[in-house]
Amino acid sequence: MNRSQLIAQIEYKSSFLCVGLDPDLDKIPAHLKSEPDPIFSFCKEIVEETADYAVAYKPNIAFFEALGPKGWESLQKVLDIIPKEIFTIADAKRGDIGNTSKLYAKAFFESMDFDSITVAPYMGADSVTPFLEFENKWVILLALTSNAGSQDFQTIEDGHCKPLFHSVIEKSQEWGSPENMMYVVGATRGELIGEVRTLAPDHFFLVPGVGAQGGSLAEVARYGMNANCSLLVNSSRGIIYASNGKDFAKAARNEAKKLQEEMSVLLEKHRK
Ligand SMILES: O=C(O)c1cc(=O)[nH]c(=O)n1[C@@H]1O[C@H](COP(=O)(O)O)[C@@H](O)[C@H]1O
Repeated sequence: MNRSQLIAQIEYKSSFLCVGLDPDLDKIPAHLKSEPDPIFSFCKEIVEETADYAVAYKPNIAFFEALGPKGWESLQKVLDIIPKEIFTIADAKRGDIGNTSKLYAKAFFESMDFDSITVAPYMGADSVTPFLEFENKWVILLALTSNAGSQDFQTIEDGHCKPLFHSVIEKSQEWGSPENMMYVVGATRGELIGEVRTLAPDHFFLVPGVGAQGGSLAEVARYGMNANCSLLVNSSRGIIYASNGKDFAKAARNEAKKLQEEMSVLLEKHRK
């Protein structure tokens, strides 16, 4: 999917919601556990009930690969039932020496047809650029993450006397453009989101951390939204585990709808 198609979806749905698919066998409703493929059955119902409100789905690969070959099969089946106009993110956090990154890219962009993949910047240009060689596919580079450990490296000053995340954002703009690269910016980072927006005025941000991690959607919009919105705000547990009963998919729908309604108001406010 290209950038203008993604922007058009955001406008059409008045939403910048990404639903995170983090299906944990220990957390899914008991009645699904006797199904032949419980993880797929769970995700299928979640996708069917939330697709009206979502512009992106982000399957977190860990939750699938933890189940071995069967988990990879479930992942492919989930990818197949996501409507084509909805952006897909393989949350795999890959990145390695060039020839290895190239094969990671083939795995997620060719063997599986994801629109994008999360990539770690630590190994530098030759670990990231192989992912950028695929038409209409995206790298989502970890810049300023939502977790407490982000302060161990990302916010300390590097050899250029600025926080490391600044250098990641500045340097990586030599590799990709707003047409094929986004940044991960945690919803829990408050006004630092504004610093990232100054450094990358046109790039999309994938913003995880609302819901279970306590980030504020209004704050994300205040600091991160630009004229095209350029935000994909993810919630995983807050949506998919809204209920662990037979009504789980309807409960997920309600949570997605609530977020979309809030997003619609924020988009409208930003237009004025
Ligand atoms: O790359 C990510 O998606 C990611 C980056 C980050 O900084 N923080 C973060 O929580 N994530 C992912 O976003 C999702 C957040 O899940 P919830 O906290 O349940 O909404 C998980 O799949 C995380 O792996």
